[in-house]
Amino acid sequence: MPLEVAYGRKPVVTRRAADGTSVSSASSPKLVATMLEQLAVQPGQRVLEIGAATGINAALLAELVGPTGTVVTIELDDDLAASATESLEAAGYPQVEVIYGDGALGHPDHAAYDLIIVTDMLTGLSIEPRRVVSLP
Ligand SMILES: C[S@@+](CC[C@H](N)C(=O)[O-])C[C@H]1O[C@@H](n2cnc3c(N)ncnc32)[C@H](O)[C@@H]1O
Repeated sequence: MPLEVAYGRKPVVTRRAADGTSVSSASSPKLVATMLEQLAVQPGQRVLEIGAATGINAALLAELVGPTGTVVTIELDDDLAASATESLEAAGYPQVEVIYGDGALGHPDHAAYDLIIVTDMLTGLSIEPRRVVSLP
């Protein structure tokens, strides 16, 4: 993909359903930056992301938590989970744990988390958050 598209102003749709509906995308860089700013990640923290998609946000999270932190990312689509794993390894982030599954259930095996970021619309989250930040 051309870099000007990947780093442009719009989300990049990476997967469509048979009827053409978008089912996965890389969020726009501005949205990603805003979400990460609001999340205020600190080095050493344990972060759970729900919605791995391309894996780019998980890679940014890995940079922010640094070598003493942990990033776990969950993806509902098995093909996308596999490609996120490959991309993260190829980009030098093999430490990011990509889980294929429903993020609404969380991932207790790696709990507890300092922060949880949800990058898609999600209802019925089974985790009880202490503080919720949502974008307008
Ligand atoms: C906007 S994309 C996320 C962008 C992603 N963070 C990135 O860096 O490319 C939303 C993703 O969330 C996934 N998703 C939706 N519901 C989910 C759920 N309940 N559990 C896990 N992943 C989910 C979708 O399959 C889709 O790939």
